[in-house]
Amino acid sequence: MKHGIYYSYWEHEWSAKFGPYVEKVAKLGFDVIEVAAHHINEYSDAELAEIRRTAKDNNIILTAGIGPSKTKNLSSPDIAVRQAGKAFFEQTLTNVAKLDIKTIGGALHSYWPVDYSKPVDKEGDRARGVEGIHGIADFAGNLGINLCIEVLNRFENHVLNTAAEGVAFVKDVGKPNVKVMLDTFHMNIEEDSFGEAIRTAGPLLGHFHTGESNRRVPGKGRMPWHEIGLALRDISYAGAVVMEPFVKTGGTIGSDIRVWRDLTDGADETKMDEDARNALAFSRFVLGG
Ligand SMILES: O=C(CO)[C@@H](O)[C@H](O)[C@H](O)CO
Ligand SMILES: [Mn+2]
Repeated sequence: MKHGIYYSYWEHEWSAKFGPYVEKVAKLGFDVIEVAAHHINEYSDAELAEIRRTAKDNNIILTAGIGPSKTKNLSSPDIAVRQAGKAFFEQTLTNVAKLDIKTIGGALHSYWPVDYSKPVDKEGDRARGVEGIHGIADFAGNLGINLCIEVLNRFENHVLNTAAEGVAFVKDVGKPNVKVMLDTFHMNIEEDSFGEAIRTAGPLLGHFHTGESNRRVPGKGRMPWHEIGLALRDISYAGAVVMEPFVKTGGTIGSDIRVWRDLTDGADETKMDEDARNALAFSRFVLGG
């Protein structure tokens, strides 16, 4: 098991450059940095090559996260949007591969966060989502990339809210590089049992996000970490465990994630770093790896 952190912990915009964070997370002792793929198509080849080299020099593995926008929604009822989504993913995956990234996770099958002011068609969106992911799976597979479909809570997405729904979706897609992704923050809202949900995903679990119920770093709240660690060991999970703390207000990240108060008690960057380092030690102890 490898341990990582999403660099957006320190940022306010998904568009923030992730290059400078590779060395920082290495110094903090992480194995993995997760980067936002939303704006990767704006990076030059030279920039991507430099980031890849820095990661290699620092023994850091990169993973990618993405919440596709409404205009790139693979499950949209509008065929032009689905086509734009496919083209966007092909370009994004091509660039993601330039960083030697093997895992991309998020609401790849849909869009995020969902606009609930419009009526919801769960069945139709799910069916188009299965088709959309099926349609990009081989493209990703040829680049050596796993597509990890994130199960989200009801307030952020309607298509997949539980591990069981995630597994059924991934089985319907039926491609070896399409996996389920779970996140303790969402599981805390939707699952009856953390352990059962992880066991339900079993060998199909491809990526795992961690965070407390208020998205503080692991170890600062009341998540049943022992139960989660036991279940991950039970299924012999060997993928990445990436903490995804969102604790600062402001910017598009603060508003998409609905962070309306400072969850750091005014921490400066040094204190934020120390919290991440302590959360890593806690995660290695309680989850393994
Ligand atoms: O858990 C979440 C959102 O609540 C994230 O994983 C998100 O979908 C993606 O990472 C955005 O970049
Ligand atoms: Mn997540």
